[in-house]
Amino acid sequence: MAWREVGKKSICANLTKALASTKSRDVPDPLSTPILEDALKSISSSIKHVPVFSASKSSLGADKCQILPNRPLTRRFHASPGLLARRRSDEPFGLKTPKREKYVKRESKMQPPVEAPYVHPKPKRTTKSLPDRTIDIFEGMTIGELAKHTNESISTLQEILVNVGEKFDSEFDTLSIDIAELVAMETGVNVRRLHSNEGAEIFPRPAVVTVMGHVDHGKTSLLDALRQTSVAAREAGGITQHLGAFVVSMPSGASITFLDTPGHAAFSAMRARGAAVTDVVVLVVAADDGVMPQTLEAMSHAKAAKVPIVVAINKCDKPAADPERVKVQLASEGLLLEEMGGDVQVVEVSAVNKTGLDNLEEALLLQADLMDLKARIDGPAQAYVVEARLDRGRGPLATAIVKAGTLVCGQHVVVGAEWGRIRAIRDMMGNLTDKAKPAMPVEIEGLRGLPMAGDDIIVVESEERARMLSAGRKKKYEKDRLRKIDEGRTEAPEPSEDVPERVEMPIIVKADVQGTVQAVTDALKSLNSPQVFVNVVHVGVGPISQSDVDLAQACHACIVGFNVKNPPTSLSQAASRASIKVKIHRVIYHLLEDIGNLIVDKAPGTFETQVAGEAQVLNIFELKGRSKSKGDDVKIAGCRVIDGRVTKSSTMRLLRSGEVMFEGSCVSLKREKQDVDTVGKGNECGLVIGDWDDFQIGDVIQCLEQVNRKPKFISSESGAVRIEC
Ligand SMILES: Nc1nc2c(ncn2[C@@H]2O[C@H](COP(=O)(O)OP(=O)(O)OP(=O)(O)O)[C@@H](O)[C@H]2O)c(=O)[nH]1
Repeated sequence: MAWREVGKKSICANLTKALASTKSRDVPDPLSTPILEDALKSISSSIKHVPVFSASKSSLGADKCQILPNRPLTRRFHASPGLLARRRSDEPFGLKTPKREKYVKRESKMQPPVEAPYVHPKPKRTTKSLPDRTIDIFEGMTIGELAKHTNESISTLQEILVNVGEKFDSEFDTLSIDIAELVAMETGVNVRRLHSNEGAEIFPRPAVVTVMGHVDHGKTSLLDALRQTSVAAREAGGITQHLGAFVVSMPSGASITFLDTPGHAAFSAMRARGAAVTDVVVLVVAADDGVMPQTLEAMSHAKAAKVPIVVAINKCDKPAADPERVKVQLASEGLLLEEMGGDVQVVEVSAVNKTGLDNLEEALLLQADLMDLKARIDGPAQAYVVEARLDRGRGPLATAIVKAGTLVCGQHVVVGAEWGRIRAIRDMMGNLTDKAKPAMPVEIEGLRGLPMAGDDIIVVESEERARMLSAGRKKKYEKDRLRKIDEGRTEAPEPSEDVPERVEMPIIVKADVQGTVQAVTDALKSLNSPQVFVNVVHVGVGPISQSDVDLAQACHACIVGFNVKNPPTSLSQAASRASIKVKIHRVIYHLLEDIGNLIVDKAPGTFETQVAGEAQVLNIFELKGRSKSKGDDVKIAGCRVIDGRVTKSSTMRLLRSGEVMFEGSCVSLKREKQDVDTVGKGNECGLVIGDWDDFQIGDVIQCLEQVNRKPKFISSESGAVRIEC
């Protein structure tokens, strides 16, 4: 039984605790009976109710044991040597009366068989408990409305409300949106906060533009050209690895906020989040390369987020450039280009020669105009985190884009599951400002913890409210996380003879910024395969620390550092002493390849029978009365190895006219009267196999070997990776 199963299923919290403390003392997993015994013994002095542990003498040490629902004890069970005996409150302790014998008999009938393996029950799902259900909440909704949305009774919500310190009079009482969220999360559902602009004045705002496209099609170069900087040259390995945001001001006075999203497949998740705050997507397609897999992926992201596209055909300076071909390709992928009667604008540019940039800006402004982008400026801000990082001196910093309202210095905010009071706001030039208006990318300081890219920022009325909401969200996220791990395990394919048991590969991920942590984690999870379960046990921003090494040691994890410094020598030595693999990379391809190879090594593989060699029977010899077992004559096949090699320890298969006549072990393999282990191609040998003596000239004897076929790490040109079993 795995200790986690005991922990999860534990009918008694004390038992879980006892097991947890035993676990830290290097407990084997699966648990053996003596370890469960120890845990039960250690709690026996402190509780009245203990789980009933069912094991028989015969099953001791066999690991297959069962914990039954707990029952009260007047006296605690006692352990006879090596065996836990069970007692119940109604059972006279220590009496060997007929009643007791009868009782024991009756009870033993009730018990499930001791050898029955422990089966983790699949979690029951009802519509009500569906964890992925999302409901809409809004300021001023009534308790009755919330009950309807959550499918819970008024009395259940009443209980939750009392727990969070809110008054309850009737189901017509209205709730603030924060309290509605807290209560809804307690019932297990996800929430979408609806904000009403009713009564608020709305004003035009700049467009937020995301640049997407296939790897190397020139996204960074294009943005560089637009802002006259040179990020491309600074990127490790030439790949953009995390989100950035900046504003380009046009000579007309208008401005566009650009999100610089990366192009590699590993960052799809970040890109998806980018699209969520984006008004327009610039789809960059290289004029010489044309439409590629990630061009299509970017189109899907934009479509899913209902964001219009402006196409930038880049690298038009190249001799091999063929913008017309690109247009035809895009049209055949369903993009309705303006010049073909649709509404998608296409601009031909060259990031290197800086040509066509004015047209691109004009196209973007026109698109923004068509969309009539407006936002409420007054009132509390709604914003999204584009990127988050930890600064030594300033603490957690979040790059954010305000969607509506105004973010003001000093406000209390909840950001994803974190909270804080905004201490400072900086614009993209690094200048301090006291407020941020819609479409303005800013960096905020003052959060207590590091949020995640894509998190929403909401303004709340007080520190107390911020703390409460943050705690509620953390609790909900943790529940969801554990449920997902649980589902991952239950959904793992059942081991069978052909498919080996799935092994686990625990990994700790550390990276420079939150967005990258998520991207690397998602990319690593894409390496999950039926043979190896990639379990990201811990993630964090910042350098690899002693506590990462300690955790890795405790759960036999390997540590992956992305864009972080090499750990100090003392830490590397500690990791290597504990046989912990530490992999530091700055380029995602290299990281995935490295971990992919580790996974391949760790995979149990599947055993396959392979023909290692073939020999043809040229002659048949008979040795009189030489068979040890039967005292009969022995038939020897005089053969020539015609392919590969024949090995004595292997299984032999005899084929006649292509039909299998016999399969068995090799009894003797001789070459020029000498016993040998192997005979190679072109050589002659004498073979005796199993009980077979009916050789015929022309028979073919195959030498069969069991080979362990490991999965393969596959990486496609687009950067997508997988493990193929
Ligand atoms: N000739 C030519 N080369 C270009 C142009 N734009 C980009 N390149 C080159 O194409 C290569 C890739 O450019 P990047 O800007 O890094 O491409 P990217 O799409 O941002 O790449 P990822 O971040 O890896 O997705 C670089 O060598 C650029 O110099 C262009 O307009 N003309």
